[in-house]
Amino acid sequence: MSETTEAATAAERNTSADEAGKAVFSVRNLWKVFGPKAERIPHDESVTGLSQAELREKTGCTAAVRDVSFDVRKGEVFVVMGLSGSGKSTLVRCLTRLIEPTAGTLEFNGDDVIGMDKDRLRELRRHRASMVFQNFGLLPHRTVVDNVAYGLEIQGVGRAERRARAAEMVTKVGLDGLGERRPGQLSGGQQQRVGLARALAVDPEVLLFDEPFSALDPLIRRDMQEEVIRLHSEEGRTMVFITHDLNEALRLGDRIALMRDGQVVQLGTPEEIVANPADEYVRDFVRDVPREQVISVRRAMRPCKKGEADTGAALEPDTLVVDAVEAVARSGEHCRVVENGRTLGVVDNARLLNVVAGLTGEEDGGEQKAVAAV
Ligand SMILES: Nc1ncnc2c1ncn2[C@@H]1O[C@H](COP(=O)(O)OP(=O)(O)OP(=O)(O)O)[C@@H](O)[C@H]1O
Repeated sequence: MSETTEAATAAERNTSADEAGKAVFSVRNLWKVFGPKAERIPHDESVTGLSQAELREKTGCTAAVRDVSFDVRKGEVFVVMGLSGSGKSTLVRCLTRLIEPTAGTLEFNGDDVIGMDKDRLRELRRHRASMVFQNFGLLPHRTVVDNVAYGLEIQGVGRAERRARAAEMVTKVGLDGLGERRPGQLSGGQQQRVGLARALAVDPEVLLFDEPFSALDPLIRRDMQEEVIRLHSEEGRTMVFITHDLNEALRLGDRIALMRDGQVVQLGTPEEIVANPADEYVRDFVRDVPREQVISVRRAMRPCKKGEADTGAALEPDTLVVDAVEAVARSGEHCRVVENGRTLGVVDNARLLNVVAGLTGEEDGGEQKAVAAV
């Protein structure tokens, strides 16, 4: 099978038309409370509304995850973002019960995870939803190929097959020619790629990343982010990615769950979060984001005035404002936002500048009101 066909098949397997958008993980009213008599906290209304500090003072408990509900959809990169201590790691570890949830329901492809026995849980973690940790835990005395093959070895895959699959993954993450080296003979970024190849080799339906790149210097980090984006677009594999870095979240995420004190304060696409922060906290968080690099013309456009629907260059609705600025500047007039041959609206200089400035014009381009990030 050619490489392209293979990639297409993998993408189809992971996100065929009717599968895309289906929930892989379904999380409802999930709690993880640490401390004495933790299990009573989620059901005790006299304490569920308390702040973390008050809860700790009154009960000695920390609610690391508080009443969280969301779906991770098939084929998406779902980013869990928040400051240190907001509950990201606890939440993601709860998904495969590496940490035992205190209350709530949890399903993986419709299977009740809370009800799984040890064997089914092991199967879930090894084959269906594997975790890639920050410290990839490479085995120093094994070669790169044997490190990559390790997960397959645990699964009982025979030597010849696992080495062949491992070699394929080594190529896939761009480490051709380095397969016989030991981890100590690789740079930090290359070691991360080995960890990534090992996770991919077992071909899990979902990859869970716990801040895998936070120890890397910025250039290598960027490189690895691009690697994840490339692998994701080639394979369409579902990914859950923890980060405390907003830029990383915006770059990687199809959707972002923004956490604070154990709660998800906003869940949405990067564009939704930047354009429409749910509260002051989120607004503060996204204050410095260059809006033109996140917001699309679909959001920036205004209705056509007379005669405009037939003139001006056509842009796709997902075109970012930063790219539309160039198109408008070049033509010196408005551009149309066109979807399937239909003009949805137009963007012009004023409209695009509003986005950059964090302003939104009213329908007719008249009155303006401040939103977000100003
Ligand atoms: N085993 C534990 N016992 C008690 N409290 C814990 C335990 N594990 C985590 N916590 C608390 O739960 C809260 C959430 O921690 P968690 O590690 O999930 O946050 P995080 O957002 O992943 O942080 P970081 O970015 O620093 O890794 C914190 O207040 C933390 O102190």
